[in-house]
This record gives sequence, C-alpha cells and structure tokens, in this order.
Amino acid sequence: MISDDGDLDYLAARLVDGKLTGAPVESAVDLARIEKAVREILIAIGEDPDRNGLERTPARVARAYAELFAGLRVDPAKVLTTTFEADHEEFVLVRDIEVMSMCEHHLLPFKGVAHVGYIPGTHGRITGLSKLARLVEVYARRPQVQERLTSQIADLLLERLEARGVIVVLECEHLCMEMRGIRKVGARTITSAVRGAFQHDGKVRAEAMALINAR
Ligand SMILES: Nc1nc2c(ncn2[C@@H]2O[C@H](COP(=O)(O)OP(=O)(O)OP(=O)(O)O)[C@@H](O)[C@H]2O)c(=O)[nH]1
Ligand SMILES: [Zn+2]
Repeated sequence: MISDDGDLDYLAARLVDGKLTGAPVESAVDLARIEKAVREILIAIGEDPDRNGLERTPARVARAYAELFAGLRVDPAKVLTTTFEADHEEFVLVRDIEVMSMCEHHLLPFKGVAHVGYIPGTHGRITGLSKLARLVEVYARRPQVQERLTSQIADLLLERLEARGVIVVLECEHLCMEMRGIRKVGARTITSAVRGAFQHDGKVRAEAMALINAR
C-alpha cells in the first residue's frame, strides 16, 4: 500500500526514469522483470529487440504496465473514506463513467462505460460523486474480467455506504474479441450487479434501468 487516498496519479508521479521511487519494496512493480520479459517476447515473435525503434520498448512497456495495473496497489476502501451524512434517501446515479481495463485472459484492453447508482440507507452515508468514478478506476486498473469488475464496485459501495441498494451496469468492447479470435468488431458486453433494493424490488430496478438507458 503506497497510496493513502486511493489516488492513482500518486503512483504515476513516483515513476522516475522508469523506477518507482519511495515505494515500499514489496509493493513496487518490478519494472526490470517486465523489461526482461518483454525483450523475450520480442525475440520470440522474431523481432530484433536491439534494432533502432525497439531498443527502449521493453522499458516503455514496463512503465505502461505499472500504470495500467496501478490499481493492484491501491486499497479501494480508501476511496470511500470521505462520506457525508445526508437526509437524501433517493436514487443517486452517475452515468457514462469511462472504463478502461485489461482482460485477464489475454492482457488486451476492454473499454466502455460504467453506470453506478445507489440509494442511501436510513442510517447510511452519501459519498462525493467523483469517488464513484475513482472506485471504478481502482478496480479497472487490474487484470480483470468484466463480471468481477462490475460486482466488486457494487459490493464495496453496499458495504461502505450501508446503502439500501446499489446498481452497477458496465457496457464494454473487448479487444480480445475484436483484434483476434472470433474478430467481432463492435460487439458490446453488458454486465450488471444489483444489490439490496435493486435486487429485491423489480419496480425499483426497472426505474433505475430506465434512467440508465435514457438518452
Ligand atoms: N466472462 C468473460 N470472458 C471474457 C472476458 N474477457 C475475455 N473473455 C473471454 O475469455 C475467454 C477465454 O477463453 P479460452 O478458450 O480459454 O481462450 P481463447 O482460446 O483465447 O478463446 P477465444 O477468444 O474464443 O479464441 C474467451 O472466450 C474471451 O472472450 C470477460 O471480461 N468476461
Ligand atoms: Zn481477453
């Protein structure tokens, strides 16, 4: 754990000349090891890793991976440390939060949008709207599958806010289905996680889905 506030920029700022500075050894990304592995991959595909243009690629990829997987070293609960008491007990929804993640099967990106909504509990709390997007970011910057990403966001919100209900919907395109394999460009995967009132009450869920889908 090297960030106190769940801020991923904190990690990026610690990258100096390709090395994570000031981070506890056990939590730092092993940039040298990634570099070595990428060099091996270049050789394995029949490239010359020492040719002009590829020389610095292993180091670049290592830095890119440190950034793409920075969420592994951030405690998502820290994102929700600032909460407020409020007498608002109605639906709160942040729609169209950009999501970019890496599929854990192929280490290729998937990207799209997240819609995150909740109903505060009677004794529950509300949180800053930006924190919902930060939570998406922390869980997305890890090797992921879309289903787990969706439920992790929902579960933490339910627990930390003691919410009456949480609904999370993700709509993403997976490059592993577009660039390779089945090669279906534009296929969108929609996943949802509903908790509490959204799970038990079809009418509440239908109203939320109508707001999520309203354009
Ligand atoms: N459920 C789920 N599957 C995913 C996700 N991202 C990628 N996949 C799928 O993971 C599966 C891995 O299947 P495998 O048969 O082990 O791998 P593969 O031979 O590369 O599969 P193909 O993509 O069908 O060529 C593929 O069907 C991918 O489409 C995700 O977020 N959720
Ligand atoms: Zn994949």
